[in-house]
Amino acid sequence: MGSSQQQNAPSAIQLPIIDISNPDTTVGAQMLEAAREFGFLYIDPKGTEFTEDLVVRQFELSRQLFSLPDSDKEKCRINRSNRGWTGMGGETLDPRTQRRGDLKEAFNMGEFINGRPEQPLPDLLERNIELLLEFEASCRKVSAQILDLLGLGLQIEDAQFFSSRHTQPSGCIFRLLHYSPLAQDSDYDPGVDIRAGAHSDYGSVTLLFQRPSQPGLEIRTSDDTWAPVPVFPEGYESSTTLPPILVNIGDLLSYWTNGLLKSTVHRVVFPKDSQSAGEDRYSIAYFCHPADQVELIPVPSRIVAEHVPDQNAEIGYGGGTPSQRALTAQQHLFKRLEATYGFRGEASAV
Ligand SMILES: O=C(O)CCC(=O)C(=O)O
Ligand SMILES: [Fe+2]
Repeated sequence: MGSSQQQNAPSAIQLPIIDISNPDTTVGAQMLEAAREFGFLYIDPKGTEFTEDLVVRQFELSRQLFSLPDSDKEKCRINRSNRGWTGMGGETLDPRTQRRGDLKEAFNMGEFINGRPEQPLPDLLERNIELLLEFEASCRKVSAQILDLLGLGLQIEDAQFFSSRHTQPSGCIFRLLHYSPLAQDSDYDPGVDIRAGAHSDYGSVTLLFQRPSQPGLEIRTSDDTWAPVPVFPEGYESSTTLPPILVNIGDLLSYWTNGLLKSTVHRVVFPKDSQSAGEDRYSIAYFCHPADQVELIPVPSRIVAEHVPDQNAEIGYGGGTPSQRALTAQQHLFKRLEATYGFRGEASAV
């Protein structure tokens, strides 16, 4: 790793880096601690199926996809099931404060059934379905390992309490993202406009893959300031140039634990210097969701039962955050999608 990657801005947050290759109670306790304190942590890819080669190939495919003319991507425009392509400015993650949409485009794939997502795909993705499947399956596996470690940390008697409730159908989304460069003559103002507005994620856990020289993610800290999250955390040692996987807790795990686990608000900003603001940012997110009909009642854990929720704290942030808790995973997702895209809250065929 080059030294520039280690020189983080002074306000960058230090999040734990967790190795999940030996998933014992100590690692479970570390995972719980990070999820309670920050709602964010890094996973060392060496304990996972994510090799540098796999991640690089997936990012290259993503780059090729977003290089296609919009008219090609348009054919797979996002549908009411939250699958497909959304163009630049098509999504507004923080409708209360943003004056215009996020300067990003994204391609969402729903859960894979019999080796593929159930939705129309551009030919480029059809031709690379094996790669997509490998990446998605690895995301699913890591997410289940994280959920089991959180269960271990919470001392839930059924060690697979969370992961066994992550069956299909669900709102899981494997998402490719592209943030375009800010052209000199753009009428976007990096002081006001944003690459991805402030929000919390809607599901249980999110995995985020980033590229070495494309920072931008910030999290809202407990003292109400924005802290950059470096792509490479300080002290991260690796024999490859593969960044660690950034993991965050979503609203549903926060509901499930009565607010004990934090669904932390985050956003993506333009780099401060104009030169890097003129560069693309690519990221890949895997939003893991429990089965649609899972009820979001607090899990059977002594630690959760003993937690006294802060009466003023609301779970989740961004469009569609309900004033009252949602009953099921699916109800929560519909509310949030309705607010960010203006979808009506109903399931529909792909
Ligand atoms: O692209 C990123 O770095 C973060 C994206 C994100 O937070 C989201 O899509 O929920
Ligand atoms: Fe997010």
